[in-house]
Amino acid sequence: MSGAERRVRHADMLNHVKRQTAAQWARAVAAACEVTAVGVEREGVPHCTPPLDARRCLAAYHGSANGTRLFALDFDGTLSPIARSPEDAKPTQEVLDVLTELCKDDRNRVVVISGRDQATLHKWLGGIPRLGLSAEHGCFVRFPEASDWVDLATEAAHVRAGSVSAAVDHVDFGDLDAGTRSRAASVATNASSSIDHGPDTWQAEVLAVFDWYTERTPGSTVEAKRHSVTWHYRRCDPVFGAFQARECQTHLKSAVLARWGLALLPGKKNLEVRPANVNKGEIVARLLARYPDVRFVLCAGDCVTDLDMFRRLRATYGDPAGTTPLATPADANAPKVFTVNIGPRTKRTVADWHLPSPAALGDVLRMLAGITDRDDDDGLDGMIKAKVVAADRGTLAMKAKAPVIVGAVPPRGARRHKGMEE
Ligand SMILES: O=P(O)(O)OC[C@H]1O[C@H](O[C@H]2O[C@H](CO)[C@@H](O)[C@H](O)[C@H]2O)[C@H](O)[C@@H](O)[C@@H]1O
Repeated sequence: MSGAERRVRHADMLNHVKRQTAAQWARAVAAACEVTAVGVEREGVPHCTPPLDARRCLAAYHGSANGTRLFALDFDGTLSPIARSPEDAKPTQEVLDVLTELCKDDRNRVVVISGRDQATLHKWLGGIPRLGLSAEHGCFVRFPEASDWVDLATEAAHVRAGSVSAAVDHVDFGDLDAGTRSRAASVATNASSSIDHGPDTWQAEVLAVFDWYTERTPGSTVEAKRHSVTWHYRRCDPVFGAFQARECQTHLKSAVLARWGLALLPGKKNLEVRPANVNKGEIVARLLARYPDVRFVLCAGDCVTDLDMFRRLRATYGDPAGTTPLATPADANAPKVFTVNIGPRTKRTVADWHLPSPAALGDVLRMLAGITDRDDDDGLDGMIKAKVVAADRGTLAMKAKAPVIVGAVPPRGARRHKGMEE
């Protein structure tokens, strides 16, 4: 190579090295990561929810002692781990102790907002002074200061019947064809008969469908409550149980739900039916209205029905774009709100944070209640991180060991239903 060519090549390389700095390289890598992340998100791979910042939560809790601090806590899968049978999920003494301690502070309002019926909540948690309870996914509530239950499902049914009959009163039936006229009449009759005869009217129909599937799905059971009914398939063959649940959903959707104004909630290996016009979010709304001086909220849940609580909090306190975590509001005087999904960090949720298990939530509650030493909050972050890592390892290990069901041939079309949770 001639000296002239060597000089030209050297100048080119020098030029390249000078322009392609380490900073430039880092920017390119970051941009590439961003593109990949957006692509992954678009392809529907779940995003990650960060673990609850326990220290920030503790600071917000202590910084809000001049107002009310609200705890809205789901029960199954949140305060108590999911068990094989509903009756096995009784709260531990540790859970009872921490709830008792939190309730002792008169600046706190603690409410367990559950899908369970009143009797179970009363039996398991009713002994804790000043603990609020809400049963059957928002159908009933007993406020922390009260001793009586309010039946919100019946209240809501009256409102529905009133508006249906008012709407029907305004219809000029002469303008309607015979089919529409008879459908309008049947909606009006159903709306008022669900009040005259109570939930038994629609429950009989839902129970008939659930019983049909129970007889044909070994291991499944029905849990009848006052205003709602649950069909459980946790103890069934997993593939067949999920398949039957999907069939059952289709059946209920086409034959029963709309006629009575009911909602179907696919829960954790269960299907729940309750009136459509009550939900856990409405309970949160009532609590916020009842305690206008609320300065701190910790709301935790693990299931699709808990999303109504998170959504209600975001609708009340969130920024219009819905991007800022509720714990860091733009207005410094706004309440600090922590919405926490209990479950894996990759689970799609509208909560701002996650904790991997009811045990991790227990750690946080004990810290807030002062049962765990405040000086331990570094330790607490460490404990949470360790639980997050252990949960992630568990999930990976489960994925690696894909279940092999010996001899089981899934029925045609049997696959995991999208909206259904473990
Ligand atoms: O709102 P929650 O407090 O989360 O209650 C939701 C339902 O939880 C119960 O069922 C679930 O938990 C059981 C115990 O861990 C488990 O065996 C079952 O498979 C789960 O679906 C409860 O039985 C229902 O009444 C609640 O509505």
